[in-house]
Amino acid sequence: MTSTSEAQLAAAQRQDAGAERVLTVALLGGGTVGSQVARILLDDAEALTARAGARLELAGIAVRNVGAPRDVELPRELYTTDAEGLVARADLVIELMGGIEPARTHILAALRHGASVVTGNKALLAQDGATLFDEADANDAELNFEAAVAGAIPIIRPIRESLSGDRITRVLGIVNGTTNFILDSMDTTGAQFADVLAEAQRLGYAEADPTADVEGLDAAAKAAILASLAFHTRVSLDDVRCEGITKVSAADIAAAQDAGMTIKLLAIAELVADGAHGAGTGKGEGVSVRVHPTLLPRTHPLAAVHGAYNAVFVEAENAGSLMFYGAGAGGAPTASAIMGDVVTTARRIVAGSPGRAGTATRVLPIVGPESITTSYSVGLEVADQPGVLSRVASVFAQHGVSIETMRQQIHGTEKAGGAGAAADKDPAGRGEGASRAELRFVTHRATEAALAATVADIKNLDVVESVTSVLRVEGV
Ligand SMILES: NC(=O)C1=CN([C@@H]2O[C@H](COP(=O)(O)OP(=O)(O)OC[C@H]3O[C@@H](n4cnc5c(N)ncnc54)[C@H](O)[C@@H]3O)[C@@H](O)[C@H]2O)C=CC1
Ligand SMILES: N[C@@H](CC=O)C(=O)O
Ligand code: NA
Repeated sequence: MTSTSEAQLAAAQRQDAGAERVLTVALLGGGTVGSQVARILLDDAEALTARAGARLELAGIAVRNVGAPRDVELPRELYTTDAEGLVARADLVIELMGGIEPARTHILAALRHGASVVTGNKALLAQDGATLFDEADANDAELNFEAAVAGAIPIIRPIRESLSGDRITRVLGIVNGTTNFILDSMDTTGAQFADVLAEAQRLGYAEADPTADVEGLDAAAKAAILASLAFHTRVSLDDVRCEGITKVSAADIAAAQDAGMTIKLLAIAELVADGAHGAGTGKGEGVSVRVHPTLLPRTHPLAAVHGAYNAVFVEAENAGSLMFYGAGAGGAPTASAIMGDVVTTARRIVAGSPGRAGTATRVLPIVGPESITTSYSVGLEVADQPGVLSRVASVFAQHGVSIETMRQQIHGTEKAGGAGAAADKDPAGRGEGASRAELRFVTHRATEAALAATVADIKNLDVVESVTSVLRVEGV
């Protein structure tokens, strides 16, 4: 039997041994996030050593151009273009280059020689996560990626660990800071899309190619990662139905405001019934993952998420609804998530007990839009003449799409009504000389196919000049 003093001595010796241990850290990328990670590693070295149980020695920062001007002042001798050499001598690699290659090759090389990896690279994880997780597990190495989804917000670890004993049924959120910043500025200041995008780039929120942000691909990559973890399956970027914000116009935002709503880019991942068995039976379940601009009532909690902030709702069978909120992008906030992973990973290296990287335990089918119903908002420019409303309304009826509300605007005069008003009334209140009216319908839940068929037939009506927008609606 070991005496207390012997146990204390052994513990003190273990602590001493840990304190002396040095982990060589390779940082790949010294841009918006990488430079902040390097700053923290150097400035907080003592505190990090105490928390990690080992000294984290930054061996170098791999960049494209060693001489490029930088916002954060760091010792010049740390910079190198030899990423491969840096990886070869590292115990822990922090990948913040972004993109698929050469990031993928460097991560695999690190894992193959038993080094652990921390990354914020959602594009790579959503495209080829399975290969990386398998390699990590095969080599008893760690692969952590908290920064990859919703920046500083702890969301990966809560889903992977805290909720691993529950059954998550839905994840819904704002997971792209750039597009939220753009939509929010358009909503609050009436700013133009291009000006706001330039500001988001200047503030370090946007991806190197901001197309990934505005076309919804960055949010789609994050949605794929969240769905994979939440439902213990494998979802890749190709499985996500994705629509960005480039078609959202100032008129859409103004119309949303008039209706007491706002437009947000939402990522939605849910377990749904696939075929004969319902979700909840464990059989016949599928996964639907989608990203699209969405109309939300201004009273909805996600409507209050401003600027580059993100928020994620998780619905779980036993926990109920949980909401995670915080900074979704930017150098320092994202570096916080990276450093959390670095300390956790270092502790596990010191303890010699790496966790499992892959969490997929089953293969769930991806469910197509035919199984999903949503409410829609449909905007039309029509000729302002008797009978137009009833002709449009009858097309909705033909396709079984029920109208919840209708609003019309004629020369600045607005009238609102319920489904009955839409179906039964002519566009009363026409101003003298008015020749066109704008109609906005909100439907009850309908399938995408029914809605698409409705819109196609509406477009063919001779009284319809154009369909100005089709947006999904949540929270009504
Ligand atoms: N900026 C943000 O708010 C967030 C970024 N991320 C992710 O973090 C990663 C890094 O993002 P940022 O720091 O914003 O990017 P960045 O474009 O500011 O920096 C990239 C860095 O990697 C280096 N690099 C790129 N390709 C290289 C190559 N082939 N060889 C050597 N060096 C190379 C560049 O020289 C630069 O130092 C990306 O995966 C991004 O998606 C994740 C969450 C938030
Ligand atoms: N470009 C991304 C950065 C964080 O992931 C965003 O805008 O959210
Ligand atoms: Na995060």
